[in-house]
Amino acid sequence: MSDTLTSRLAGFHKLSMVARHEKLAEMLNLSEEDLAQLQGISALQPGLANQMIENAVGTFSLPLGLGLNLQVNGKDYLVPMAVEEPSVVAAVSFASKIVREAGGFTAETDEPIMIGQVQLTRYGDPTEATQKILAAREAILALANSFHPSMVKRGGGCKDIEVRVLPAPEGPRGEPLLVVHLVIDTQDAMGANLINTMAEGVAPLIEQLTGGKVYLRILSNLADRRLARAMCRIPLEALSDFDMPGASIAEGIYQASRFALADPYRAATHNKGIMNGIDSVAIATGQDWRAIEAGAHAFACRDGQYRPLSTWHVEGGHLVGRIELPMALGTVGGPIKVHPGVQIAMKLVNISSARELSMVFAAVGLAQNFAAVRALGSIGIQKGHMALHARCVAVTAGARGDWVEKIAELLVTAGHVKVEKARELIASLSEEDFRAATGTEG
Ligand SMILES: CC(C)(COP(=O)([O-])OP(=O)([O-])OC[C@H]1O[C@@H](n2cnc3c(N)ncnc32)[C@H](O)[C@@H]1OP(=O)([O-])[O-])[C@@H](O)C(=O)NCCC(=O)NCCSC(=O)C[C@@](C)(O)CC(=O)[O-]
Ligand SMILES: NC(=O)C1=CN([C@@H]2O[C@H](COP(=O)(O)OP(=O)(O)OC[C@H]3O[C@@H](n4cnc5c(N)ncnc54)[C@H](O)[C@@H]3O)[C@@H](O)[C@H]2O)C=CC1
Repeated sequence: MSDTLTSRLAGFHKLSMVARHEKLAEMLNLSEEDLAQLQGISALQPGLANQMIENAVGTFSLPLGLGLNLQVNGKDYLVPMAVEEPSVVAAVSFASKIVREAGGFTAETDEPIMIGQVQLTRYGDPTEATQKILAAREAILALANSFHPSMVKRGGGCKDIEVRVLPAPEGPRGEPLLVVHLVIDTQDAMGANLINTMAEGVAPLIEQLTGGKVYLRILSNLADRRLARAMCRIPLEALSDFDMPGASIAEGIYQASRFALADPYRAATHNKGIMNGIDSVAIATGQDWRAIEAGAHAFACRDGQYRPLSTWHVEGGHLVGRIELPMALGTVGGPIKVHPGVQIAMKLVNISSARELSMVFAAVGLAQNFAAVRALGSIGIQKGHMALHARCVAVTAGARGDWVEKIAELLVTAGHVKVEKARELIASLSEEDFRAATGTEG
């Protein structure tokens, strides 16, 4: 996708999947192979799966949807989202449509700095041990970087060391914890493997310098030097809906923000909504979403209470939303150049660096959150969500083909999106209709 193409594809969701493919092929100049990948024809093959993980017995698919309308720092993005939950893709597209009309998201991100931890024990006096380690800073940096010379050539690598002395936790042994942090620039890689190699590589030198014993040598998933931030400002009048003025909708969103700030029970759900969007694009683009989740939730607790990752308030006639969270992403490494589905997802999102991808992720998280709190603070989540969930309910009840949409519509009209109701509707069809609905021979 060229940088000037639009992600504003009005009515895309009303097209058939074939028509969506045609639209994408035309817009993005997709090859036959790309289209085959989207259609699942050349999806991850068992042979490759067997090379990716252990004890492979097959592959597992998820729907891939496209989040639309997203504009970040003036550039449009199509957002590939692998997710099983209805309404997530619609919600991101919906929110992004409102935000783009208000000028789009602005976003920024830190340098790709990660931390490798080396745990030192039996070091004697903590101050003396700290001094010995810091005095050997250059030797430790040189040793760490010797394990990844290509990272140094790219401008990355181990940049600094820090020593932390932490109070001993409860227990029989009283020694304070001494942890050496390697501060590593991982460039376009998420970085776990290269950080772990460096951490393991410098451990013998740290033992030699201090006479101590090293135990753990591993990256930290609390990637708080690698934060991504996104922001949006929406004029209040652009929010009016459900026969409510924009100021009332904004008030509901502000109340949602206050609730999440004050109460961890609410903050957990607020952040789950944010991760609906972020995890979906993380899975599609081959990221380690467990690492992203771990980092996000640890960051949410940074002042000792679990807090929301985004906040909303009204300022000068606008609703202002902000999100900030750790974003350890890669455009190389892990499964990124291996999984064929990731290749097509990367083509769709069209970013040129891990940092650019981080800003898209942050904006997707904020968009997802906006759609949820807008509904929650006004008419409630069920109307929009259950209308889209109705198709799953219809399938669960046995409907197939064209009848899925028809049964779903009847469920929404009845205001009763339940499997029993769907079964009742199917049972009320004629036998011929039922065979058509279920694809059975009768
Ligand atoms: C569902 C909507 C978007 C409908 O909202 P609507 O008012 O029917 O949407 P619209 O008809 O005004 O359409 C506006 C745009 O939204 C998109 N859109 C609209 N409909 C579709 C669709 N069917 N498929 C794909 N895209 C759709 C599409 O881009 C469309 O533009 P257009 O193409 O028409 O120019 C709205 O009700 C909504 O955002 N609801 C919130 C849904 C939500 O947040 N779901 C997340 C799952 S719930 C959860 O797990 C998290 C939670 C809630 O617990 C988090 C928390 O508590 O904070
Ligand atoms: N706690 C955690 O989060 C852990 C995660 N992992 C896994 O580690 C994997 C990620 O490790 P990585 O080190 O990122 O992958 P990786 O081991 O594939 O290394 C990335 C490689 O890409 C090369 N490279 C090429 N171009 C680059 C560029 N522009 N910028 C940076 N590197 C470039 C680097 O030299 C490096 O060899 C993920 O699969 C993750 O699941 C592994 C252990 C623990």
